[in-house]
Amino acid sequence: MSENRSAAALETRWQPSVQFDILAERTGPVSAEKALKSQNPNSWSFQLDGVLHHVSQEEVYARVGRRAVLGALEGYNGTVMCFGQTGAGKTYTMTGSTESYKQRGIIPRALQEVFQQVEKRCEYTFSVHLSYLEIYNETLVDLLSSPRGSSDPPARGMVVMEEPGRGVFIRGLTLHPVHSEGEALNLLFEGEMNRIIGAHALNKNSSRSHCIFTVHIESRSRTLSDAKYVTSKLNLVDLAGSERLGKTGSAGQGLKEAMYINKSLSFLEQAILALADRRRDHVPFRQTKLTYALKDALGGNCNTVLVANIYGEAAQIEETLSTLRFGSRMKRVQTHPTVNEHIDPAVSCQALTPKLPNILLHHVPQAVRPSNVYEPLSDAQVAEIQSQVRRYLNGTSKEISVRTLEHHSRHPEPGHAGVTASEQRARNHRVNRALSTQYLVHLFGGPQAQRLCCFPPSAPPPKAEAFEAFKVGQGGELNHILKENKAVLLERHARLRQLTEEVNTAKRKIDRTTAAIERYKDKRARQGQFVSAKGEPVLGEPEISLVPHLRELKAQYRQRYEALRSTTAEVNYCQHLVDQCRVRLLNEFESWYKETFRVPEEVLNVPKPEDPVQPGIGALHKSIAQVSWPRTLSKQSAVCHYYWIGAHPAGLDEKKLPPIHPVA
Ligand SMILES: Nc1ncnc2c1ncn2[C@@H]1O[C@H](COP(=O)(O)OP(=O)(O)OP(=O)(O)O)[C@@H](O)[C@H]1O
Repeated sequence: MSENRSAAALETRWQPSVQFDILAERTGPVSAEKALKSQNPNSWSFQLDGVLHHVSQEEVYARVGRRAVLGALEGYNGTVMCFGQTGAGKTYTMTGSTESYKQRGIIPRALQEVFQQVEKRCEYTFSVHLSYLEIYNETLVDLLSSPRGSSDPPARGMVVMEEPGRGVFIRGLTLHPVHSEGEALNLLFEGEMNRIIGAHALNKNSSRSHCIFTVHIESRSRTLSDAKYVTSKLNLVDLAGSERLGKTGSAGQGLKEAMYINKSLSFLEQAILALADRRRDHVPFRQTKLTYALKDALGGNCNTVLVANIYGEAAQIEETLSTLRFGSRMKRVQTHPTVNEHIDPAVSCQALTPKLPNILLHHVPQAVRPSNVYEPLSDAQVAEIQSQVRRYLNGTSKEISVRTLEHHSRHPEPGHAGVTASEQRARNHRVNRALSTQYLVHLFGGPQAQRLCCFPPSAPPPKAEAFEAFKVGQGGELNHILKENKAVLLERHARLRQLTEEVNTAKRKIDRTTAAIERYKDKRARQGQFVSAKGEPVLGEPEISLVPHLRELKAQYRQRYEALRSTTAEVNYCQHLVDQCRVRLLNEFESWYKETFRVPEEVLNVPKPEDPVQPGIGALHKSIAQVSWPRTLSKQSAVCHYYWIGAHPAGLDEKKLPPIHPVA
């Protein structure tokens, strides 16, 4: 972590506390914050479970995320939640930086761990689904479903619900099946991209919303053919900035956003206060979508970790204290993690069918069945018996009795919500969005390096050419970083090819050596040579040297394969950074273009004949042109470095490029 930001981790259950002291040196006038008027107004103490200061992202994950992830694989619900003022590093902690693979955050690391564990735990079958929910101004947005980049309103009909045995869930939120880390990362990136694009389409600031990325896990034993299976949800939550209204100085849309955020976070705080107070029997979870959606995470059967992101700067002391106060309240809340175990009714009935006659013999009173002769059962009897068997199996009934034969309809034990019928639609959207990104690259990546001075000063230059100028002027640093990072990506690609080659070579050697050993064994067996007392062929001289060689080859293969896997993940991740950068660079350019040339919207939206707009992309061009990049974000982007992988136009002489004269 950087010097001036810390993440104070608070877990509701797991660790003994440590003391976190703040010593603040006031530089300016003392503010009106009442709580600061304690005995020593420059010193405050908070009980926390740990302080993450000057630590790598890897350590943050190890200390904050790993246990929740491993717990989720065992069937415990888990939640890791980042809370704190804007810019304190919540997104950095949760998703990571766009700069490098090393600085990836908790979510990508959690996905990596989940799939590594799934591969290791071969005695279980796992099914993993992902969902990505955004709560913006009390509206639920499915970041993996509704098409972004369009001005369409967000998908409606999603609602937070609760069912006994299933807990809280979002009806209408799409769950996407994933089978590998790569697939999972692609969905994460897609969701992030939608968050950014959606932010512009709705003219909102993407950091002014709450985001809940959820990994839904179901596991069943391969070895035991019983009907039990476990499910869990791992929520990775990036909350909106917690600073107070007065401080943000917001107006208009910003004020509305701030009011919604304030409302949801203050209800979050109220819910936490109520939970921590044993005398309160009502907790106001349903007051806002956020508290309702997080109900299980806050007071239910969940392993919950709160990361309080703070600035270690005196100037931010008020917000820091308020964040830490929230954290210490949260620490008082007790959750009761339990494994979410279910019985699969289909499997239990299937497994029991052959045993049913015996169960009936043992449990059905004679009065009901006077003889041991089995007559065909009526449909009602079959339904009743099945229902009783289920109850017997899941422990809610100790006896199986068929005295009462009323039909009890019973819903199957809830596990994962299945993937909805809109999965295919969502897939199509994904494809469309991927194509849109490609189009954007075409739109601005062509060889249009003409001079801007050939346009009359009163008319804005064509965008394509302005973009080239932007890349060597204001966006020059990004271009430079691009070149460096492109080189990194190319180098990783080359390494990937080399590793693939090595893995394949190792595999071929293993196959050849195994075949040679088999040939020797067969030969000896046919000749009846070297047969042990038990009749098994004994190894001869050539095999004795080949067997350790084979072992060595297998070790080499495993080692190369591991390297291949992690390089593949790295390449995928870098590719994502590139894609994300494409969109951000365009957004920054749009903002710069608007500010530099101050073009009226009507003019801006009229495509110029010179613009290399391709058939079919007019609509996209327009929606991007209307985007206005929020000022707070452009500040952020000054800190971030992004990648741009489009080809630099050949022959562009950067030094000779004329300056751009803003239109008054
Ligand atoms: N520990 C850190 N080390 C290095 N850079 C950091 C760290 N924390 C945050 N940053 C950088 O600071 C900037 C703001 O961080 P980030 O976007 O994560 O804040 P945030 O709390 O999510 O803000 P918001 O509430 O507006 O979403 C980003 O550019 C991020 O990369």
